[in-house]
Amino acid sequence: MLEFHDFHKAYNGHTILRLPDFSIDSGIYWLRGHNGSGKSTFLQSVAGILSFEGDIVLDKHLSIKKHPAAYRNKVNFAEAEPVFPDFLTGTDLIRLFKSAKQAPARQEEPYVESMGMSAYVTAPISTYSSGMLKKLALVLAFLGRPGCILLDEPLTTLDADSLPILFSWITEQQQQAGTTFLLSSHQELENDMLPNVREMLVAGATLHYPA
Ligand SMILES: Nc1ncnc2c1ncn2[C@@H]1O[C@H](COP(=O)(O)OP(=O)(O)OP(=O)(O)O)[C@@H](O)[C@H]1O
Repeated sequence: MLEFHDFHKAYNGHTILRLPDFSIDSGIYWLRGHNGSGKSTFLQSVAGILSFEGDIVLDKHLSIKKHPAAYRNKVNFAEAEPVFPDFLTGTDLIRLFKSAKQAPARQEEPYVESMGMSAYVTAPISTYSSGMLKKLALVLAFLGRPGCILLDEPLTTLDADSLPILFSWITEQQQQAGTTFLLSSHQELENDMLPNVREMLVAGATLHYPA
């Protein structure tokens, strides 16, 4: 569960999002909104990458402002267009993230295998296509024991065969660990691909649950 208290994000004095008192129950949320409505700004704020006024509290006890390290340990984020040092390999980054997130041993293996990454994950990132890079960013977002996973435009550059695999990861993680997912996308979601997903609209500088 995520709670927002007097949340306000502005750029150069221009309000992008204002959430005086808002909460998101555990579940899977599909964030929709026009270009420039504030979806990425919202996700980056929740991830702790952008500064903002107010507070965000995860699972009733972890405040991003009062417990920044513990909060970030529980909130994982995959950016829309991931950028990683290109001299590192996927395996290097997985090792780094596992260490930072205190991930269980071999946690990445089913993800790497199911997404067909085994043949290239040991190669330098400079050799990856955009879809291969996207898959790596998604694997990294599942490492550790996250209470919340934020995926900005997770579907872009993924091939059609990879979508059901990603959706099965999301469904299993939500059911087994109760992890909350916030996904942003321009694409229409076919309901049967991701059961129990709820839509959320970013519009008018705030969030809405559609009626
Ligand atoms: N670093 C920045 N400085 C100033 N304004 C910014 C900055 N980043 C984003 N904005 C503005 O904030 C608003 C929200 O941008 P944001 O990227 O969050 O939208 P979005 O909903 O993710 O858009 P898209 O669907 O096009 O990816 C836009 O008006 C944008 O111009």
